[in-house]
Amino acid sequence: MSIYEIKHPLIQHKIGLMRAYGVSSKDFRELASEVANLLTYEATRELQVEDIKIKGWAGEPISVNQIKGKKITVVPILRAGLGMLDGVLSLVPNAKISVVGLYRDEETLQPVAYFDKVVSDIDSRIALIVDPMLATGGTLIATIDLLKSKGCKHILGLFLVAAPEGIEAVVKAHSDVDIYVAAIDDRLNDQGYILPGLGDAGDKIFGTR
Ligand SMILES: O=P(O)(O)OC[C@H]1O[C@H](OP(=O)(O)OP(=O)(O)O)[C@H](O)[C@@H]1O
Ligand SMILES: O=c1cc[nH]c(=O)[nH]1
Ligand SMILES: [Mg+2]
Repeated sequence: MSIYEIKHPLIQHKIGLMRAYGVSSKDFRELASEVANLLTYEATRELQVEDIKIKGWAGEPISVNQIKGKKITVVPILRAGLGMLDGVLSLVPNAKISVVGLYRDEETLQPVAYFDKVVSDIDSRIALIVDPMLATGGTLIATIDLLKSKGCKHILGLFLVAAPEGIEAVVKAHSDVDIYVAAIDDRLNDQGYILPGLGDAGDKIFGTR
């Protein structure tokens, strides 16, 4: 497993804007999508390409690169993961989407599963899990368990903010999954929120509470 904290100036700037007290849902949503887009650019760096021959603009045969190998399924974790979906799909528009619904019980902090609809050929695709927050890691571990139980062998995760405690838990449970994150923050508070963090990402994206 590798953890990539993407310290690009644009990403750091945008995450900084998202942390502000009173940030509007509109701004939070737009920024979540933009950072997701930049994380996707980084996470797809290792995709393989192959040479193919096409007829070029002058009518002569030329070689160009095309992505080869496994195709992608994007896996947004409901709800908050939906806020990253557009940003990912704008770079991989042909990806299929596998939706997983989990919420974190506010008392126990344990993930509660309530929905899943995963593409039928997930065993031959790269799964790109998207969720703004990786806090205790319980939600991500449950999602990876689910995807693996359906035959998925190649899994990456994209997150806006992660806590060290959550990363450690995921590394222990699933050492074969790569994580791309915009910011690894300091710690969790007593309610399981990441500090300094973003607050409740789902509530900010959907305007609830
Ligand atoms: O690492 P964990 O401790 O499991 O916490 C992270 C999860 O908590 C949040 O979802 P939430 O339960 O708030 O659901 P929501 O997206 O519907 O708001 C977040 O979007 C992650 O899915
Ligand atoms: O800080 C956190 C932790 C879990 N879920 C969130 O939305 N934010
Ligand atoms: Mg939430």
